[in-house]
Amino acid sequence: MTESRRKNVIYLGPQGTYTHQAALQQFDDHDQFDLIPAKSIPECLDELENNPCIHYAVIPLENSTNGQVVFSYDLLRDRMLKSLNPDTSSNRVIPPLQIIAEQYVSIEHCLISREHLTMSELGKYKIIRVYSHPQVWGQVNQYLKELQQEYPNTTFEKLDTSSTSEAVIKVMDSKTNEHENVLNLAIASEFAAKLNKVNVLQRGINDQLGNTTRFMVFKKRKEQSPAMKCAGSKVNLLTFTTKQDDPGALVDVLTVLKDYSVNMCSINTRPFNTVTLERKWQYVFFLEYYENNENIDWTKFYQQFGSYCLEWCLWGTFYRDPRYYN
Ligand SMILES: O=C(O)C(=O)Cc1ccccc1
Repeated sequence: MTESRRKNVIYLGPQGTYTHQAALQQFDDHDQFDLIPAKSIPECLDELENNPCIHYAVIPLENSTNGQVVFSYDLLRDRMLKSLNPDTSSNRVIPPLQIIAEQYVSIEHCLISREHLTMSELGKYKIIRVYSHPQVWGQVNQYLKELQQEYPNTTFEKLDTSSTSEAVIKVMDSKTNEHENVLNLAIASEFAAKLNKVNVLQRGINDQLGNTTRFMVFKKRKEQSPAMKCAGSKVNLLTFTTKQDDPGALVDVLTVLKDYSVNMCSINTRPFNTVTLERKWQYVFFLEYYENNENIDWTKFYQQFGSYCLEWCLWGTFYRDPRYYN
């Protein structure tokens, strides 16, 4: 493949993150795709939106144990509100980005140290700083509680990093301070530990084994979709706001799904609050539903659906990843 035909995929880096694994699952043809790490989730979508050299972005959306990755939900929320064009007569928002696929990655967290160390040695440290991505804390709550009970004379501190791989790098760069009795540890995947050649103290430390994270793949809306393995059900992800102070406004929107026999698979909300609106406590709804009923007149469906929304935005229609069912 010539250099110019190669495509660049940006993902939440550095290398070794769970998002990196999701990107590798989606873009497994190394002759066609270059994977580029970003420093944060917002940077992934900003770069895709503004940098002509970036063709796709992969970000985490939700976790089967502790739910929404709020940073990602809020990026979609803000883009729906930001791209609202007051000059258009339509209440449909068409953002410059589009979702084209989903990926599921099993999450198996490990406790990681820079040097070789065993669990029984943890008790000799006065302070143990544990670094990880904020999404991780809700997945290892019980584990960290038990660790604290096992080593009552050690204080465990949780410190946020922009990703799990960033936590590993933090631990690699920081010297264990024997003098002050401080030890730095990371929680990340075995993939991240191996890549950075650091020590895995303990594997499978999630409170719930079988934990999975769902990742979304974006492209620029104006670009063509890549050829993809397609099979099974199609899913839509749509965001909308309802009319305020209108009893039954949400019911009206959802009744359109019932009327058209559209099967909903998830509904979420995030608050929004813009300076131009005098009112706080407003919500954007995130709705997902299947598109397997061939008899539905989707044009009519969206006409009716949109008529009950204040604003709405269809982010994409994509195939359900088979890993969803595992
Ligand atoms: O930090 C990472 O490795 C990510 O990709 C984000 C994340 C964090 C925790 C679980 C799943 C994804």
